[in-house]
Amino acid sequence: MPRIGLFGGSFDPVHNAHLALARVARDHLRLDELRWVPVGAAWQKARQLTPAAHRLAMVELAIAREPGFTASTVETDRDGPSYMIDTVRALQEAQPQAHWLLIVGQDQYARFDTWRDWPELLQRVTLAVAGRAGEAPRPPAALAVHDHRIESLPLPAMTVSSTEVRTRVARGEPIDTLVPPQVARYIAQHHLYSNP
Ligand SMILES: Nc1ncnc2c1ncn2[C@@H]1O[C@H](COP(=O)(O)OP(=O)(O)OP(=O)(O)O)[C@@H](O)[C@H]1O
Ligand SMILES: O=C(O)c1ccc[n+]([C@@H]2O[C@H](COP(=O)([O-])O)[C@@H](O)[C@H]2O)c1
Repeated sequence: MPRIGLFGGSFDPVHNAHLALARVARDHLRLDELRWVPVGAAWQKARQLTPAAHRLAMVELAIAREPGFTASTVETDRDGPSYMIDTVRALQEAQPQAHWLLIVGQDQYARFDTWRDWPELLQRVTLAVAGRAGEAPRPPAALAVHDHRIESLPLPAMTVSSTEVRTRVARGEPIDTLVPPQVARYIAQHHLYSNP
């Protein structure tokens, strides 16, 4: 039974903590494939995201040489708000024999009970959560009473965020310690994030 990890995000842009998290997940969970899923429309985010084609292109550049990593357009090809439950239902229908693991950072785990149809999602996937270094992930109260499978990912604390990358670019500051070089080049070539 193939073990497939799903890693959803805005990836606006993809950064080094995303890559570190994905590598830890692939290795720790012994995944056959880790599928990156850039969000189409992030319904819980107020800001307008960069067009999907750019976010996807940056993910593809970042993962090009990484064994087992793939990028999916399942959400960017779909109209309307991106609900992970729709993605998981569709993928499981296409590959019912696989074991699916959903990778999230602690911030998303803490608000998991705001996700669309989250109890069904818990039944369909194993959650893999990157807690803070040395600390078990803390579930929101609603999840604590639901039986669910969870794996804890040993990711050392990393403070980088896409917000920080966008802010630094807008200020004309270097981002080479925050994103892979090929992503930094793409951002410069396409004049992304020059206005915050
Ligand atoms: N520094 C980090 N450490 C651990 N997990 C992270 C980190 N940054 C992002 N993640 C996780 O990666 C996934 C995708 O995150 P996302 O694309 O929203 O990046 P972000 O840096 O949080 O973006 P933004 O700053 O625009 O909100 C989420 O599950 C999030 O929890
Ligand atoms: O399915 C939902 O209702 C839902 C609500 C909030 C976030 N998510 C997913 O969580 C992932 C990370 O989201 P974000 O906003 O931190 O980039 C991304 O794949 C989103 O689609 C999903």
